[in-house]
Amino acid sequence: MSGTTFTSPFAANSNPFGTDGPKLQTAPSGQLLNVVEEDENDTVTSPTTSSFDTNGAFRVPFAGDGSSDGPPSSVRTPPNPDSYPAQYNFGRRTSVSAESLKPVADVNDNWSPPSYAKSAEQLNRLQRAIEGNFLFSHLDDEQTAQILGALQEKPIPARDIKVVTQGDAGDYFYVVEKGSFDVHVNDSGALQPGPDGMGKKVGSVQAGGSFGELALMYNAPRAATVVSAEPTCTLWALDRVTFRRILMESTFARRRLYEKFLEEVPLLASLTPYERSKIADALETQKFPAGTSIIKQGDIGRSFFLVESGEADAFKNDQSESVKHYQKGDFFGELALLNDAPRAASVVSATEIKVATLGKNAFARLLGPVEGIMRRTRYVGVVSGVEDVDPLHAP
Ligand SMILES: Nc1ncnc2c1ncn2[C@@H]1O[C@@H]2COP(=O)(O)O[C@H]2[C@H]1O
Repeated sequence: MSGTTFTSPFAANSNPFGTDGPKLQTAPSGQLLNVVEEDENDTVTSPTTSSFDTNGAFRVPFAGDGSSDGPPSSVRTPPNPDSYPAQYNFGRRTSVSAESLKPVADVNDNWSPPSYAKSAEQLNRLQRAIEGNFLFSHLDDEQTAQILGALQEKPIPARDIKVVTQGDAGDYFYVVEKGSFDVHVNDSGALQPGPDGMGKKVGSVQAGGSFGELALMYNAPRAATVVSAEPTCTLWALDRVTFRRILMESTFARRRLYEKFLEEVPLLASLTPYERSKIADALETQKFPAGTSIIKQGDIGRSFFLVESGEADAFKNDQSESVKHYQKGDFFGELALLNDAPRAASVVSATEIKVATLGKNAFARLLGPVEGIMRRTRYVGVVSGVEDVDPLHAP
């Protein structure tokens, strides 16, 4: 082990999927254990196989091109042990020994990712599909090329096709190029027979989004059932080995970096752990010395800010009196994004400050559920929130 103490992004012994997810077993301790995957070549249900479950209505004629994906387990080494959460070894597909994990970089490791030929048109679509996805944004050029090669196009030709089934083993990670998908969770931890067997709808994934990472990251059963919500959808599928070897470390690193902080941000308290994970994927840290203008009144708004540490003040119209003070856990920069208006005030760091920023698109996509809370924030001299509009006299 590397000697660093790993802090799980989720509380020790907690279920990473929140209370709605499957009932995962608890690790005997928070310590990292060597995880030996039992069988990398076992048969998995996926939309790429002919047995793929289509809600019972019909069988989708997918080619079986996913079955030989991935190298044999003999050439695999586990990823960086620091990337494992405390409950990593909960999955039913794993067996555990008490040895420490080997470091990821094994010089004798001759693994290389699969590469599927693509036309220029496919490559173009694929690049557009992943460009807004934060899970891909921290890869270097070689990793990006490997991922582009390893992704396989999966047309989903009807509504209500179950791409991922809650309780199943994880085989692929999916990026949505076209269409949308609904996410359902059954409290029993697995899909059940009958009309309500998928459980309640907990969210949806749109073009540019992705799903199916949790089971691969945690070696756990699928946490949700994901079904197509439109008649013509297009997915790109990444096999679990390539996901784990190339994408997983940076995903874990970012979730680990921000999740504890995000749990303590009052604005985000009503979100589920999964919604906070998606925000963690998208955040970037910026540091400023005391006295820096982080936002200038009148500018176009491009980012939203959460204060990680330090303090700042908002000033209006070049006046020296602060109209609002910010400290750890507070947010600013939302008004211009919510109202598509120029920055309504300047924000200047009062001390050295560390802020986590979210770009405009991610803000719109990820903070929708707390828009009402943001709009209820009152500001001196700003007509901004819903409460400022008199419904009786609204235009
Ligand atoms: N609220 C949610 N809880 C669990 N999984 C979710 C949720 N919303 C979306 N998902 C996605 O649904 C996927 C189901 O398969 P996984 O568990 O591999 O990964 C899961 C997530 O990518």
